[in-house]
Amino acid sequence: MADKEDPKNGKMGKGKSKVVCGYPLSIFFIVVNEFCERFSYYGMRAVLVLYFKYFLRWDDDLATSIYHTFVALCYLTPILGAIVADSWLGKFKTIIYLSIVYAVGQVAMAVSAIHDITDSDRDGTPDSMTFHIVLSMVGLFLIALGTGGIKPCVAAFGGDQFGEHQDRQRRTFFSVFYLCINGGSLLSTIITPVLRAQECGIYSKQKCYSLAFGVPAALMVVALVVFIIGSGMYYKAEPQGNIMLDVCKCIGFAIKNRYRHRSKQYPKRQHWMDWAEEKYDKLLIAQIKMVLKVLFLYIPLPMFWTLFDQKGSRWTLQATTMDGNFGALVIQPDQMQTVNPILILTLVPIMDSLIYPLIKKCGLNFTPLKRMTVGMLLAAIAFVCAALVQIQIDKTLPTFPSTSQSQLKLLNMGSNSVTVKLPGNDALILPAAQASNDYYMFQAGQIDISFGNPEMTKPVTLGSGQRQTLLIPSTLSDELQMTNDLTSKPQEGNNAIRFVNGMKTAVNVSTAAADFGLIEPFYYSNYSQIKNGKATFTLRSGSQSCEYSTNFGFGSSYTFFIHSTLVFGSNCQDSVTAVEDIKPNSVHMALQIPQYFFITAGEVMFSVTGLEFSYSQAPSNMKAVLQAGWLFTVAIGNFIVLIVAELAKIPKQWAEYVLFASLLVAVCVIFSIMAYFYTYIDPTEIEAQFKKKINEDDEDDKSKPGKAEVEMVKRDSIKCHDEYDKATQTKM
Ligand SMILES: N[C@@H](Cc1ccccc1)C(=O)N[C@@H](Cc1ccccc1)C(=O)O
Repeated sequence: MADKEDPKNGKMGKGKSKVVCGYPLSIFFIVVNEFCERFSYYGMRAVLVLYFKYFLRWDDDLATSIYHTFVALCYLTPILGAIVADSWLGKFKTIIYLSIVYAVGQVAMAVSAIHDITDSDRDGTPDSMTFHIVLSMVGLFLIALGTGGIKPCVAAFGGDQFGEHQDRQRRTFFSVFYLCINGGSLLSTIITPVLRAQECGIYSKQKCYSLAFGVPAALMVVALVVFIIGSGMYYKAEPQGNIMLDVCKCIGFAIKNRYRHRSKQYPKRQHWMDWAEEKYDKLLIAQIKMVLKVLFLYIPLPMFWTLFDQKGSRWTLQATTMDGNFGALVIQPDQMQTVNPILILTLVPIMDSLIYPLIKKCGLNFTPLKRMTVGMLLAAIAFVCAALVQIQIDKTLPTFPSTSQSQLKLLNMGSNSVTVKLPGNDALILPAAQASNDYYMFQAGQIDISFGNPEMTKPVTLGSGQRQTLLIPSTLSDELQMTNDLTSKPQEGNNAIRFVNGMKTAVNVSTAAADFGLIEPFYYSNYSQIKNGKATFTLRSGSQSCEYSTNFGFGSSYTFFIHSTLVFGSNCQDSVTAVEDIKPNSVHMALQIPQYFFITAGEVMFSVTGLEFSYSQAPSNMKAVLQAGWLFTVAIGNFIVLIVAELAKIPKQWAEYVLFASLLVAVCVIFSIMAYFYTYIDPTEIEAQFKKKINEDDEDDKSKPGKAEVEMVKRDSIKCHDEYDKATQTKM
């Protein structure tokens, strides 16, 4: 293995790769592979829930739980991939085989989304949904196995390409690796939703999920091909037997042996793992100590991911209650997530070329563990920002009735004004075709309402916890109609729209996005969800029609009242009154940018550093295992989100954000104490010293057969500890 620059062939690092600007060329294939793989993964994920909902026709609950199960599985399978790589196939072969599994999974997803396959009656809907469900579940399982399995291997394999004296280049590699992840994910999260929106099909045209899954599948094949092209240049570390089994047996033996020798008559050993010395190789024991030390340090880390992963859920929900109009650009709530990869692409180079060198120039030793601690604090600040934004949003939200209350709005459907008296309120004059400005609050139950001249009184029952609109007919002696209105903001930043027909004839109302159906005279339609922007409604009665256009923001609810005076064939713009039931969102989505900035700055300091730290502190035969340990912290973090959200049940969202921020600060304090006592190691140096010693011992054994073994074990043990200690000098 050539480890230093070879002047004859200009090679540096461990592989057979040429060196470009001090970096092995093989790295190029690895980062391109990562770019394509992450494009494939995030692209497929971006449309997955919609596929479940609109193609497989699952309800929201099933769609989201299968989605989260899939994501959790993707972070659990790295353990499998790492064990296979470090114990059996080696990283190179594991990446190749699991990438094939992954690509097959992506192709299965693309095929499962072709509706024509089972659409024998050609009506545009699959006839055998079971076929599509089974194929897509098999596809998702293979993808989870593939993406999770290769994840710890690719990062560690990249790290392997660098020689002992290329620490700086290896650190830069992990930054570039992270940039590629985010470049790929950014592009795909923008592109695949556009592909999905296309219409495609053989017999009938439908939303093109097969294309939205097909392009990620193609990118995964490209990732595999690129990786294979680089094959001749890689340094491929050989797996060293079933290392995980050896590790487990060795730990088991140490515990048993310690227990057997628990009495005071046996001298103490420096480390509990030293109780395995009677049976196991000292090198293996030293390697296990290295891994255990790092894994112990990982214990508090899931809390970071608990906060980090909420930007995809809670923060997106927060964005649905905000205004995404950026002038020429209108941002949908879920698109706000792309701020993260965009910021990564700018912050990683800034940190690496400006901030870190500047900190170094100031004489500060900004070690990896210090960076990770600062990263955690930044994530906590991000959540404080999220809480402040939430407080602003809460101020603009309507007050909905509690379970014992009821709210009532009045809408005069007649062409004359009407005087209405509500209990506890002054008489109100409602002009023709107008609604009261706001809802009146009552205790739920029955109230008497008086209106008209001569005055007539009618009893009205108000449902508990409900918002209702009383439709006052043009002929006051006619029956009163009550509608049930929304008692929460419409979902996903959409606008909830309905029509009330004040005409004597039935009217059909539709837009490109929704059909309100035929609305009977003096009656109302159901709510339909309309996206922000301009919407044009076509009002039709028999062969006659007219159009009504209006602009929508985000998260509003309107009742459109069609006047009795409307004349079809003419402009109906003035014959429809828009009654605002829920105001559009008014807090701008730009206010989320600070929280995205802090969480992303935290991610750069925590995640990029952690990736490199996990590599540099792992013994040579357990690099992938420690990467998998790192990814396992992500999986645990995801579970904590579910547990805390379920247990805490905090009614105020801003308070939940503050709780998460405080928990992270507390965990951060614990982590910094643990980090203070952590001593950085150079695994390569330790391993080299052990190997040298084992060779020397072999020589000794040959010359002095039959010497007192126990004495030697003791002596070796002390010597090895000294060597281990020498190589572990740097503190946090
Ligand atoms: N910043 C994320 C990528 C991302 C892209 C689009 C929306 C949100 C996030 C990133 O770099 N992810 C890395 C590292 C990671 C982070 C969290 C959990 C596991 C791994 C990745 O490898 O995907």
